[in-house]
Amino acid sequence: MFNRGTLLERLGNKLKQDFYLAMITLVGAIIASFVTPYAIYRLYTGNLVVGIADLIIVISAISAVIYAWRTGDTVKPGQFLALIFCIGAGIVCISLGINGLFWVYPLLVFIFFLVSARRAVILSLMLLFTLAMVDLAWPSLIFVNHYQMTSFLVTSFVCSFFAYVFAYRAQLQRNELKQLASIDSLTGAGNRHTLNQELEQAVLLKQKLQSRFAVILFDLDFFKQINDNYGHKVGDETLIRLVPIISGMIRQTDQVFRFGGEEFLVLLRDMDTQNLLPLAEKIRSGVEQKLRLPDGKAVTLSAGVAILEENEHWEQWLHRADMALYQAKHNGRNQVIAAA
Ligand SMILES: Nc1nc2c(ncn2[C@@H]2O[C@H](COP(=O)(O)OP(=O)(O)OP(=O)(O)O)[C@@H](O)[C@H]2O)c(=O)[nH]1
Repeated sequence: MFNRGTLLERLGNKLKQDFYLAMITLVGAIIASFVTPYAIYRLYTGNLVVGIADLIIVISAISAVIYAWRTGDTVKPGQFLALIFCIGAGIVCISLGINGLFWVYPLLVFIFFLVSARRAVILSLMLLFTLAMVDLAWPSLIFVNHYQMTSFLVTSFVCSFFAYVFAYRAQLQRNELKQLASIDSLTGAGNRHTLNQELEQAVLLKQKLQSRFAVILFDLDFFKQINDNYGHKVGDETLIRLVPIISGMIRQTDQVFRFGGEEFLVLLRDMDTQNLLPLAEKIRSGVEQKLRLPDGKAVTLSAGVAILEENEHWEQWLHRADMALYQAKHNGRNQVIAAA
């Protein structure tokens, strides 16, 4: 049966997670609710130019919202909306004069949430410049006098400036939050949440594009003894130093994740069976040579490797790598075993 509660919950979660989708939806809803009555009124009173411009703005806003929800792409609809709004606002101001100018203020704020701050600045300046030029060419078409035009331009710049500062800072904070939510705070490797997403994505890419993926799941040997003998701080430092050593031995397109505790996973793209075991072996011996305890003793690891099979679920893929890792530990540690 159709579950309305779950659907609404899923839509709400999507809006919470995707800032630009939320903004496009909000702007679409505001435009549809507030501009539609004006469009009807203008058409009813015979002001066809403004009525049609309003109608185009409403239809564009609704289409952009639908497109963004259907495709997940928020960049193109954002740019399209910002452009349509600027052109629409220009037409409305030229047709209505002072009465149209009030719409420019909310617009100058909206566009900073639809496109990047740099694009929004360019669009805002283009709109204000066009309005000023039109008024200089046809005096009193938009503004009553030059004093009014200057006041409008100055207040619009102030409005744009604050919208820019706010949007820019919000973007920085969103990036920081995204970073914090996706990495392990101790080692800087990807965290478990990001790992699950990347593994799901890998399975999708395998099904769609036949991409080849592999994992190396490894665990440091006798890590409890390192903590017990050298202290927890040395244990932490060992984990921190491990990640750049691994990253230095893989390609930029490959990723390292902390699976939990002293267990890590390397996700490899375009990897085939012949190259997987030699790479895992290189990582194992590289760590043994480079990762040393304060007294010079080597730290070793055991690893299980697995290539993603056709039609395999990511949990099954991980499970095979885990079984291979278990086997490597069981066989005496400091070795690599390939999954069945
Ligand atoms: N310093 C430090 N220790 C951790 C961290 N996370 C997990 N550990 C410790 O890692 C140790 C893992 O111990 P075990 O699971 O027995 O594994 P092990 O000693 O490496 O033995 P094998 O895996 O069988 O070789 C535990 O003592 C955990 O407390 C961490 O972030 N920092």
